[in-house]
Amino acid sequence: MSAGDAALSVRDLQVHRGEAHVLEGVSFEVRPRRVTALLGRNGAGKTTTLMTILGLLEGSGSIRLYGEEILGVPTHHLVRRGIGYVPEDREVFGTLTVAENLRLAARTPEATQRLDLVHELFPDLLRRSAQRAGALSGGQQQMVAIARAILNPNRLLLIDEPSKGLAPIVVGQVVEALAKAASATTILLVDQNIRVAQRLATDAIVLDHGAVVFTGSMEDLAADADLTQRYLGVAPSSRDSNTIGKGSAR
Ligand SMILES: Nc1ncnc2c1ncn2[C@@H]1O[C@H](COP(=O)(O)OP(=O)(O)OP(=O)(O)O)[C@@H](O)[C@H]1O
Repeated sequence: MSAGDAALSVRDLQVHRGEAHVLEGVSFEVRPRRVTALLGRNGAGKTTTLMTILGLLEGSGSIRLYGEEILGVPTHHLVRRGIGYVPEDREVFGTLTVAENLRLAARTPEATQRLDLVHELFPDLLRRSAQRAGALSGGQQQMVAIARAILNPNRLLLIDEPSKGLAPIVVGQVVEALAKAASATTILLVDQNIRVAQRLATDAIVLDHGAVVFTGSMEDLAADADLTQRYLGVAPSSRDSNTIGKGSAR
């Protein structure tokens, strides 16, 4: 795939945070209509990468959205250009109903028309329209957050740790919701849970200490026990350990 065909093309991205040189020349591509997993141990630079794509951190290099340079473009412009974001902490409005949460997220008249699509994908949310979002379970709140993001016709959705802090049974529901979202858009997914990544992603990028150490298919990554052990601290097929290790690879 040439860089021009990519939904997102990141080239030689360098980011400093305080004294630290956090991203040291990160390059990767996200293919359209795919789920790409961005993996790596704690502190590898995943959130920094997402924040820089979103225009929340400064960096040098290049970030192209469907061929257009977006590095340095203010966040509110990026949102208008079709980048959606589901943050780690979900950020639903707890005192508002599910329906109100969705209505507030709609940026354009087109988004209002997409409510039907959202309700088709998430019938549970239609049933819970009148309930206060704050009274929903963590998994249901995550569904509201995902539904809000796909309500707008985003060209790229960045999703940060959607399974974090959720019980295994709820993670299953969130994976289902994300699979539905994936049918409607292109996704770059950060998750500490490699099983979640394996169930959703076709492509994978692994970061270690601010540098890319693997890009390729999720299948190839999962089959490489040495790589997953070295950079993720986990064997993907192991039954008792499915969360990326908290230690450092070095
Ligand atoms: N505000 C900050 N100021 C300085 N350094 C920071 C700041 N935030 C993060 N860092 C450093 O940047 C590096 C990358 O952090 P980042 O949060 O991007 O990693 P991550 O892969 O998302 O890990 P996690 O899974 O823990 O969120 C870490 O070494 C971290 O200590």
